[in-house]
Amino acid sequence: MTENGQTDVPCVELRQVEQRFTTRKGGNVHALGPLDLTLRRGEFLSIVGPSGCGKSTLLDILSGLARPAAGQALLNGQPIRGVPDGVGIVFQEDASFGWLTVENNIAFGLKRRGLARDDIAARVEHALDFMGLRRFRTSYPSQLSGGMRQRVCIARTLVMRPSLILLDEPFGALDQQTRLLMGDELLRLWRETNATILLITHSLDEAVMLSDRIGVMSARPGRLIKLVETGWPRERDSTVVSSPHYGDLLSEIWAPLRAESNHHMAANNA
Ligand SMILES: Nc1ncnc2c1ncn2[C@@H]1O[C@H](COP(=O)(O)OP(=O)(O)OP(=O)(O)O)[C@@H](O)[C@H]1O
Repeated sequence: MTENGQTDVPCVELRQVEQRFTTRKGGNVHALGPLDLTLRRGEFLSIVGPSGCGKSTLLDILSGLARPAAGQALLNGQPIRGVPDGVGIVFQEDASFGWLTVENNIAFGLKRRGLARDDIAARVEHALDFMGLRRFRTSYPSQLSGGMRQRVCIARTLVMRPSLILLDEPFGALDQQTRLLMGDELLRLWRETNATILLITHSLDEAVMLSDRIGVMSARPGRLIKLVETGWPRERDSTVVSSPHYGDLLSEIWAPLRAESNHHMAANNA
């Protein structure tokens, strides 16, 4: 294991992965790839890219919700088929269950998995503490702020003890201040669980602040055009935004992204 907790063991390997869709009118959309990417076990990797470049499509493949049209997607050396065990997903939209209390939201997946009652109770208690939700355990999502609801969704994923966490714009609907604080929470969670994290985000700040590495995607069909190593230590938080290195990293990912976004806009206007 390296100083910052990463290993060289691949967790996810994408080899020449491509995705295509057929539209209702019978057209063909080349949404993704060919894309190669290796996610190391224990690392925090973010993906940024122009709108519509295939980020969510990529996540669907990783989470087993879709099979690639070409290439190979491997998790721990095995092809991804169906939603794999040990993978947790957090989406942008509020996915809390409105008819369940906070504690029952958190326990939902554990009950479905048929865990023993004591085990469920212990995991829920830990998650309530860990995510600062104890006071709200009997509240319903409608009684909580957007940030708190997203905490519930993260807690619900966390209790399943995933070794790979996929996050699709999890803080997209939150204000900037809450995003920064949730970023700190996410870093703490990552450190304490030793999970591997893949974060899809539109926010360059979020990507730079949180990640070990940042992948920049091209306009559709999304390919990986740049991988940037941030060099942050494992013990870090949102205060890295005031590091002199921070601006350099932002520029490093913005330059290729700007070119790709311009390319995307020009193609749309043609
Ligand atoms: N089921 C589908 N049928 C046809 N086209 C699709 C389908 N799903 C996605 N697409 C198209 O594939 C491309 C990639 O979509 P995707 O949602 O993965 O992009 P994205 O990078 O996540 O977008 P955004 O940044 O706007 O969230 C888009 O052009 C989209 O319209």
